[in-house]
Amino acid sequence: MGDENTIQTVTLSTDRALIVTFGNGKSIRYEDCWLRDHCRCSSCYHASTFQRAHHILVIPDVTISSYEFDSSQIYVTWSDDHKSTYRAEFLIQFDYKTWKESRKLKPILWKGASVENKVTKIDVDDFLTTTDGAKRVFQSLLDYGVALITGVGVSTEATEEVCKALGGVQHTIFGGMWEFTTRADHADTAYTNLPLAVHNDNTYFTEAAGLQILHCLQHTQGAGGETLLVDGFFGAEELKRDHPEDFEFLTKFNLEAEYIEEGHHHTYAAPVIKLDSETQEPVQIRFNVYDRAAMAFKNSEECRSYYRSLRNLAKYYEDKDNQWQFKLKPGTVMAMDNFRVLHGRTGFSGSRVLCGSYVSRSDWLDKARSLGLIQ
Ligand SMILES: C[N+](C)(C)CCCC[C@H](N)C(=O)O
Ligand SMILES: O=C(O)CCC(=O)C(=O)O
Ligand SMILES: [Fe+2]
Repeated sequence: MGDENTIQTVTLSTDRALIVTFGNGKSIRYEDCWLRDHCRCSSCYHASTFQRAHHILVIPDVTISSYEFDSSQIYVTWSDDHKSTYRAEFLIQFDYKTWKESRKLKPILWKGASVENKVTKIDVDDFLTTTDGAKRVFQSLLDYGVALITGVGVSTEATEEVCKALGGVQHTIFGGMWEFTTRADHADTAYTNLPLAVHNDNTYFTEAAGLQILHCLQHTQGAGGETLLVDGFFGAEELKRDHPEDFEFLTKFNLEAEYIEEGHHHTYAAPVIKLDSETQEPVQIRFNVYDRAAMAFKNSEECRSYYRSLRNLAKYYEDKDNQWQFKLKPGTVMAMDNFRVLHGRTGFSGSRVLCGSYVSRSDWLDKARSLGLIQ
């Protein structure tokens, strides 16, 4: 195999495209409109801001007058006399299959407590001060949707440092950094000692939180309050295999969720399982049995499908074999992907105080991308 970053041959097709063969034997076609739009000369592209310089209506619909190439670049002269240079390393990235594949996230599905030995568990100093530590945390979030950071100071301030490093504190009606216990600071059962079956948060927001970060600051004079986690994508895959019609329903039906308290009323309707429109892979799970709004249905079939499919999916999520159950201890901060992993807790007695925050998905993926873990 030759070097993919060298150009072997270039031909101009009769229908306005350059066909480029690279050193590795791959032939890729570039339309002239694409080439002109991707001209990286200083008048077409602001290299310092990484932005295009021209409005799409200003980019002329011109043809290639002539071209030359050497092993590393192609030089094009356009019919309006503009000149463009394209580097082999730049062009090769736009082989459609490779490009598409590079944009895909590749979650590693898991089931039950076995994931405990796989998720990153790392000391807070390693996470905050080393690139390798940061990479390990974000890789774990990408792979399994969970990461644990240990040795954190048992305070909201120390937790905030971790939340910032995970992408930044996202403000919602619950606050930025929140602390919660059994005091009813919000009209929500999280603020009680009741058990909470596994769920995703913020099903009622147009943009659900990307990460949820939890730190148990205290649990004294009582029992219970164990954390439950389950891989939402795994459950969706199981449903697809065993009940394809239910899977299909939950990927199409817009389930309405709501959050109501004095001065607030959020609702949002969307599928429980959101699929990537091209790959048909799950990209977001929106499962919360408690925050479902009362709804009207088109007909009896839709109504019955709703109950049947939600119950079938819930069976996977409630199956103890699929859940990872553990006790969060003061000093350990848990971060989880709220688009994927469902969380819950067992009921408890005693005095239990947690703090944490949300982080928007855009912000944590930004960190992961800046570390070179995703494209
Ligand atoms: C996390 N924090 C304690 C702030 C609030 C929890 C909100 C819980 C809500 N039922 C939901 O599932 O979205
Ligand atoms: O109390 C817990 O461990 C989690 C509660 C919960 O679901 C939440 O805060 O979103
Ligand atoms: Fe929650």
